[in-house]
Amino acid sequence: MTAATTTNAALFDRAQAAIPGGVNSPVRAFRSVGGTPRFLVSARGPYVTDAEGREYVDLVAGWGPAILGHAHPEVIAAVQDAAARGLSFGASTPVETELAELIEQRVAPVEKLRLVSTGTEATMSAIRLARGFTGRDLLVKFAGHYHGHSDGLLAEAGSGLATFALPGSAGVPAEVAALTLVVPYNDLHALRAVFAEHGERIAAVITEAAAANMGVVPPLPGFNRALVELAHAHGALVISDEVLTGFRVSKAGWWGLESGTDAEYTPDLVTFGKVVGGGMPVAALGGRAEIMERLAPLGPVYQAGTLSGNPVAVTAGVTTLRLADDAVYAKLDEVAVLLQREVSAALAAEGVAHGVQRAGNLFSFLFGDAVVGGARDYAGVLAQESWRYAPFFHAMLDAGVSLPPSVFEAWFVTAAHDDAAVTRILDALPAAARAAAAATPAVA
Ligand SMILES: Cc1ncc(COP(=O)(O)O)c(C=O)c1O
Ligand SMILES: NCC(=O)CCC(=O)O
Repeated sequence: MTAATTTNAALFDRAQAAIPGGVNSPVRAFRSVGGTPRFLVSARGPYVTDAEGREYVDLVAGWGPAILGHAHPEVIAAVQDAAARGLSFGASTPVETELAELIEQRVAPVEKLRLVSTGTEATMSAIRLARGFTGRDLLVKFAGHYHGHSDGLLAEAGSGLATFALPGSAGVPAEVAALTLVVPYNDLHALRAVFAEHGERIAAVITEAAAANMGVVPPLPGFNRALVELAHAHGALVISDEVLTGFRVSKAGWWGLESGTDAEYTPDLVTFGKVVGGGMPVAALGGRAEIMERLAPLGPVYQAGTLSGNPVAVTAGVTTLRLADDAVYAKLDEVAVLLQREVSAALAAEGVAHGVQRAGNLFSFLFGDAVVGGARDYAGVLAQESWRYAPFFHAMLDAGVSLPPSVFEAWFVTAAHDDAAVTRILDALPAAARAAAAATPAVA
C-alpha cells in the first residue's frame, strides 16, 4: 500500500471550499454523527479504503448496490470491455433489452420497462406517468418514506431529511407541495380516510415496498396488498418503489418475498435503482404494458435521457444481476441474521435498550426503552434515543467498521462479507455498545 500523502481532514477542508458542505449528496456529510467524513479511494470485496490508507469493513455498500461486494472481478472485466467499445452512443444497444428482459422475467408485474439513470428520475417519471394515465393530480406518500429528491416527494421524507430533521425542502412551490398528501405508514385507517375525502383526485399511492429510509420499517403483513386493493377501488394506481429493496432482498426484490404468500400484491408500476446498476448510474421504471405504453414515443407522457440506458452502466447492472444467484442471496441473509443477533447481544450486554428492525436482509437498530418493541411508522422511529447512535457509530469507525452515518438508514451487507470481515465487525461491537450505553443527549 502506498503511504498516505494527505488526510481526510485536509480533503474535507478543500472539498468544503469547492462544494456545498463538501459533499455531492447530504447523507455523506457526517452532520448527525459529527467528525470528518472519510474520503474513499478504493473498495474491494467487503472493504473500503480511505485517502489515509485505512481500510474499513463496509456496511454501506454504496447505499445498496454492492450486493456482490465491491469491485467484483467479473463485473469490472465486463465494464472494462464495454468501456473499450465506447462510453455512450445516444442510440439503442442490445444490452438494454437484455436488462429489461431480465427484470421482466423476475418481477411479474413488470411487463414493460424503461431505463433511466437515477432512482429520483425513476420515481419522478413514474408519478408523471400515473398522472398522465389517470388524468388526476394528487399523490399519496407515506411519512418517513424516501423516493429521491424531486419536488413532490420531499414532504416528510426519510433518508437525509430524517437525518437532518427537515420537514421538507425550501424551493418547492406551495402549489406543488399541496399535490402530495402524506399519510402515516402501515396505517390503513388513515389511508382509507384520505381516499374517502380525495379519492376521485388521487392519481397514485407511492410506497417503498418495504421502508428502509427511516431505518428499516417493514410493511405489516398484507399492508401492500390492502393498499393496492384500496387504491384500485378508487381508480388510483400504486407505485411500488423498489429502488432500495429491488434485487437486494431477493432475486425478485420485496415483491418476490411476498409473492406466493397471502400478502401477494400486484403494483401497477415498480421503480428500481441501486442494484440494477451494479454500482453505476442505472435505474428503471416498469409495470403494466397498458400504462407503460403511454410513455413517449408511443403515448403523450414525455420522458427522456441522454444517458438513459448507458451501455457501460447497463453492462455493470446486467452482470451483477446474472452473478447474483441463490447462493449470493443465501449469504446476504446469513450475514444479515448474524449481525442482527450479535449487535443486539452486544447492546443487551451493556444494558442498552433497543429494538431490531428487519425487512429481508435489510436491518437497522432503534435505541431506547420506548422502542424495544420496534416501530411501525415514522412517529415510532422518532420516539427513539437517536443520540445514542453517534458514539456507537464512531466507536465502530475507530475500530475499522464503516456504518451508515445516520441512525435513520439501513445497514447493507454484501455477499463478500466473509469470516474475516464479520469477525472484525464482531470484535468492534463491545466497545461500541459501551459507547452507546455511556451516551447522553446533547444539551441545546
Ligand atoms: C426507496 C428509494 N427510492 C428512491 C431513491 C432515490 O434514488 P437516487 O438516489 O438514485 O436518486 C432512493 C435512494 O436514494 C431510495 O432508497
Ligand atoms: N438510503 C438513503 C439513500 O440511499 C440515499 C443516498 C443518497 O442520497 O446519497
